[in-house]
Parts: sequence; structure tokens; C-alpha cells
Amino acid sequence: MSLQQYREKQVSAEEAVKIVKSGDWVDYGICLGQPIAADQALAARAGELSGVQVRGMVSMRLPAICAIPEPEKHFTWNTWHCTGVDREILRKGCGYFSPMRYSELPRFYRENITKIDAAIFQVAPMDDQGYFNFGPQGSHMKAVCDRAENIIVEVNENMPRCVGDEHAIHVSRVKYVVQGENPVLPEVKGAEPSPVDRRVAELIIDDIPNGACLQLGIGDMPAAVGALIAETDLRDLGVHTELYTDVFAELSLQGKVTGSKKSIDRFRQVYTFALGTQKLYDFMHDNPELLCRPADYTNDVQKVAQLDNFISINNAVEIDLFGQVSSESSGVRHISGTGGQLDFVTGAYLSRGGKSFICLSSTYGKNGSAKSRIVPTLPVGSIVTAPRSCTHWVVTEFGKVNLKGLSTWERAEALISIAHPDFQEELIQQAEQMNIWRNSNRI
Ligand SMILES: CC(=O)SCCNC(=O)CCNC(=O)[C@H](O)C(C)(C)COP(=O)(O)OP(=O)(O)OC[C@H]1O[C@@H](n2cnc3c(N)ncnc32)[C@H](O)[C@@H]1OP(=O)(O)O
Ligand SMILES: CCCC(=O)O
Repeated sequence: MSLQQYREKQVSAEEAVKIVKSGDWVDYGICLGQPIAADQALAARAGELSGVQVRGMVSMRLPAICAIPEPEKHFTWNTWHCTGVDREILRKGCGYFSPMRYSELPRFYRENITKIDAAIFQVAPMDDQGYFNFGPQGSHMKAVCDRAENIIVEVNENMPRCVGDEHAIHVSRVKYVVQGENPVLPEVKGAEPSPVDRRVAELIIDDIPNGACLQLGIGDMPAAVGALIAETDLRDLGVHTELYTDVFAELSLQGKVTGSKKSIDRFRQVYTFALGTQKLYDFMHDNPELLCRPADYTNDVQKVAQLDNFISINNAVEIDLFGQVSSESSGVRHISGTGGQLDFVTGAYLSRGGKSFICLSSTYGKNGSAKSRIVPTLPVGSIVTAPRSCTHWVVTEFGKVNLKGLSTWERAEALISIAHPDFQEELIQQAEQMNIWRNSNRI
């Protein structure tokens, strides 16, 4: 029965994308799941189309619809979270960022977004029951499918089949099946941790107890913490994260992750999307220890709070002397997105024994042009990702400070104490001018 439906619905990519009309809203899913064959076919129709709005996020390949001449005349890319690829699209003037807190994204689709004319995304091959697995993309995919007028799945035999809930679409709900060309999945290999990354990681490791539940954010520093955990004797760790990476797979293979101390999803590693190497994708395929769940589960502050000793580690671009964390832009230049940072900063603090760490190198830029990442005030236009009322621990290579409960002057003093020594005097003077700190406060 399912096989018959499959055969009836299988068409070429060119045929499938004929359902897209000018002015339509099309959803491309997320990251590894964004379409390729159907995207190329849609790009080839550019001459007949205008005002097509496409949503996607965490792009690993430049969508073909953005690679044509003057793409903005035909398509607009709307991204929920930027990688370097999305930044390039924004820079070319072919797209916009759409703000979101990741835990809310599925609900945006269920309650706020009015139009999804077509959802087009890659999936794993159909199983015997007629389901196409989303692969390592839980995120908001079920919500997209619940609301989309038409669904086109592009089958990729290299897409790992990931164990999860709300994690597959049945062939009966699909309009067209496109057999893709089975491209290998994009790989991201973590950089070797720099001495600064390593020092920050060492400072955080001291606060991770056996049995802690981990969330590691995007960026080199959270990855460095993971790499350093691999060198410790820490045991019985749990994983409840948004992004699943090679670091977690490595810790699992070492036997450091058991999940035995988790109060929910005991023995399971929970995540909502993944990105890494082929080794990671092989590890994830049909692995019952892993559980891919939608972002309104993984990032739900109350779920995070239920997990004792929750340790959340996220990167930032800059922090001001009030403790406002900016992780997604530099002035008006958009870099990434809020993603799950605010969800995890809030949830980790509410967890019994939990801690949220915002980590950043003390400076940005090379030698002579180095600038402090700890700044008196954020540059005009910079977006606050975590407000000062939520910031918990902040870590640089010069130390770590807990801002909870501190007055304005105590915060300024604490943050200046972990700034690069070359910038401390200047920051003190600026704090004094801003009337948030007096030298006489110094003990
Ligand atoms: C999946 C999860 O992460 S779970 C929840 C956590 N989510 C978040 O924390 C979301 C927000 N955080 C982030 O996006 C990242 O952690 C970042 C951007 C802060 C750091 O990520 P990294 O990969 O280490 O950043 P990287 O060093 O590659 O810099 C990214 C860009 O920001 C720019 N940048 C970084 N710091 C600065 C700065 N102080 N001033 C100006 N630009 C800066 C870089 O130049 C680079 O831009 P380019 O590639 O276009 O040249
Ligand atoms: C998709 C969101 C990624 C992040 O939280 O950084």
C-alpha cells in the first residue's frame, strides 16, 4: 500500500516544483535537510517566478535559488539562524533574518505563520510502514509538515535514520516524492582548540560534577570544553542539548555518557539537530540511545530546569559592563541568531545545581588591532541575546565570574577583572564616567 503510494507520487524534481507559484511561501527546513535537487529545479524556474519567499536556517550549502543572477528579483531567503552561508546571502541583499527564541519556533508555525504553500526538504528513504525519517533535524519539522499545504520530500540515501518522536512524515501526507542524487552530507570538523579556548575550558571543567547534564552551544569554545571533558575522569554524564556534535559521540564512545542520573529521558541523549562529520552521522543512524525531539521540547526552559546539575555552555560576541550578552550581531552586522542561548541560560540556572556559562575570549582580532570583547556599552545596533537579568557565569581566559545577585558596580568590577589586562584601566575609566563604578569601591 505504502509502496504503491510512493510509486504514484514519485516525480522528477522539475515536475515537483511546478506547484510553486509567484508570491508563495516555501519552507526548506533546516541545515542538513535543506533540499538540493528540488532547489536546483526551482532556481531553474526563476524566469517565471517573482516574490517567492523561502524559509530556511543554518544553511550548509548556498541554495541554488540564491546563486542565480539577481536572485532578489525572484526569491527572498528568510533565515531563522545564520551560518556563514546565510550571512553571505544577507550580504548579497537576497535575504533577511527572522528573530526567534528556538523553543518557540514550532509554535510560530502552528499559531503565528499564516502561509506555508510548500515544504520541500530532504529525508531518509521510506521505511516499511511508509514513513520518511527527518534525519538529524527534529527542530520544527513536524510543525512545518502539520501546516504545509503541499509537502515535497527529496530522498537521500545518505541521510541517517534518527530515532525520535514526532520525527517522520507518512507518504500519505506527501504530495510528491523526488529521488535525489544522494549527495553526501556536509561535514563540519571542529578546529583544534586554541590556548585561549583551552584555558576557558579548564575554568569551566572545575564546575562540572559527575552526573552533570550537558548542553554545548555552537562555536569553538563549547567544543573545546567537550574535548577537555574527554581527557577527564568525569562519568555518568547526561546529554540534553540543542545541537548534537562529534564531541558528544566521542564522549559516548568513551563511556562517559550514560544518562543514568537524568530525571527525565533517563539513559537517552536528547537533541534537536546535529552537525558534524560522517563519523557522527554513522553513529546516529538507528542509534536507540539518541532521541531527536522538536525544539519546543529540547529547549523548553521547564524541561531543562527539571534536569539536575544542568551545565549550559554557550559562546558570545561581546558583553557590556551591565552584563548584557550579545551573541548574534556586532552592531547592525548580523552574525547568527538568538537560537537556544536564552532558553538554556534561563533553564540551566533554574536546574538544581545547574549553571549557565557564557564564554568568550577576552579580545577579538589580531595583535595590534585586538579589541576587548568586554565593552562599556554594546555598539549601537548590537542585539542583546541574554539580558543582564539572566546572565549567570561569564568566563574568559582570565577567569570566571558569577553575576547573579551582584549590584551594577559589583558586575562592572567582576567583568573588568576577567577582561584582558591591556584593557582593564580603560574599562575602569569608562565605568567611572558611566557612573556605574568608583575606584573607591575597590577593596
Ligand atoms: C546550537 C546551539 O548553539 S545551542 C544554543 C546556543 N546558541 C547560541 O549561542 C547562538 C549565538 N551564538 C553563536 O552564534 C556563536 O556562538 C558565535 C557567533 C557567538 C560564535 O561562534 P563561532 O563559530 O565561534 O564564531 P566565529 O569566530 O566563527 O565568528 C563568527 C562570525 O562572527 C564574527 N565576529 C565574532 N566576534 C566578533 C566581534 N567581537 N566583532 C565583530 N565580529 C565578530 C566573525 O568575524 C565571524 O564572521 P565572518 O565569518 O562573517 O567573518
Ligand atoms: C538553530 C539555532 C542554533 C543556535 O542556537 O545557535
